[in-house]
Amino acid sequence: MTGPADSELRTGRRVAVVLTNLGGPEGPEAVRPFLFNLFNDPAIIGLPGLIRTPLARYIAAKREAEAQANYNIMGGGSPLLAETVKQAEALSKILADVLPGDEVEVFIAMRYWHPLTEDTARAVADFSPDHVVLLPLYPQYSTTTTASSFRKWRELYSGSGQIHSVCCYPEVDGLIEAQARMITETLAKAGDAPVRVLFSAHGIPEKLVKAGDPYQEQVEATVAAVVQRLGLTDWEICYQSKVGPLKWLGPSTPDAVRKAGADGVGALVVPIAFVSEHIETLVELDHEYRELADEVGCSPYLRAPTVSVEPAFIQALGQMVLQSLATPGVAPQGPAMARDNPGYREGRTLCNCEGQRLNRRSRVDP
Ligand SMILES: C=CC1=C(C)c2cc3[nH]c(cc4nc(cc5[nH]c(cc1n2)c(C)c5CCC(=O)O)C(CCC(=O)O)=C4C)c(C)c3C=C
Ligand SMILES: [Fe+2]
Ligand SMILES: [Fe+2]
Repeated sequence: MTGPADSELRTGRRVAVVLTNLGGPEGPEAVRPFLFNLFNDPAIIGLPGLIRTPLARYIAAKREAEAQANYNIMGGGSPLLAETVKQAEALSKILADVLPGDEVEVFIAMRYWHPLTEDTARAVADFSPDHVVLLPLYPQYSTTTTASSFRKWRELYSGSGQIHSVCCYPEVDGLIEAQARMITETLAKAGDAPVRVLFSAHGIPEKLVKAGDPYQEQVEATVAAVVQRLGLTDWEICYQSKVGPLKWLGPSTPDAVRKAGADGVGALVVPIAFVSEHIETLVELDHEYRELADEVGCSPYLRAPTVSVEPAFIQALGQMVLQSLATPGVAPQGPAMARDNPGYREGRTLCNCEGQRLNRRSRVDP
């Protein structure tokens, strides 16, 4: 990766890089409180707290047994933290090389389970940083993920340092290269059989997109870049993991698998909005949809691994940290930091990158 320009090589800075992610329960007893935290987030259920909190308690209790059964397939808990730690370690190594004069530490802040944002905010404050870089492990920006994590950080962090944030990176080269590699390696297993590439993203309710959430547009941008790089001809975007009664983005991944079966082709499912393995890949894609594929005669059924610690992807993360540090940050709890995404509030398809249109190549927030 490209190192910093001489002018950027300021030494002696204390830099905290905060990887934000969703979090997952480490064991069966953590499933219900994890689900409660998730459904009690106003970014997930947009109702006033007086209604949302009891509703979240009810939904968490109702989903508990089914969710525990799914987590049991992975040994009882989520591998998401362990996966994120691996990514943090890989990023640390790269940053030590490219910022040799600075003291850089990579932290993890999970939105719904440990290490929770409040604990990480304290640990980062104890580190007394000059700069904090918020780096979501979500390539595509959504009000339900990145905006929610940023908002929580803003509420809870009261330590030192300028705050920089990377809002999204749907088309960043290292991500596309890593995704393309995962697909190529998996496609090789299909031999001569015709296979449709199904780009499967976690869904969100359609009404959020109508209100300006740029997630769908950014998922499409990632897919377009991968399709172009590989010259794919038979492919489709679909959305998985629907929860609740609202209409979500479609087509659903199960419907796309059924269609592939009906069309007499196999499927290579690519988790396009996840960068590490967890319940939605290891259970939903590898178990539930594989069974469905067997039932509907969609064969072969293959799944590309997530980009995880692929060097191209981790280098892209490192590059975005550098770019982010090279632009002025804002004071903690300053008004400019992802303040509820102005484009979203106004119902326009903008992210909060200085109010610019979304079709820029890489989007790194100041
Ligand atoms: C791109 C990433 C994600 C988006 C967008 C997202 C939106 C979203 N999620 C739910 C509800 C659930 N998500 C659950 C697990 C889960 N979700 C993501 C990522 C995104 N979610 C990840 C990485 C995980 C896995 C965590 C793990 O433990 O490994 C769950 C829990 C599992 C289950 O019970 O099915 C729920 C519930 C909503 C409602 C939503 C948008 C409105
Ligand atoms: Fe989710
Ligand atoms: Fe942005």
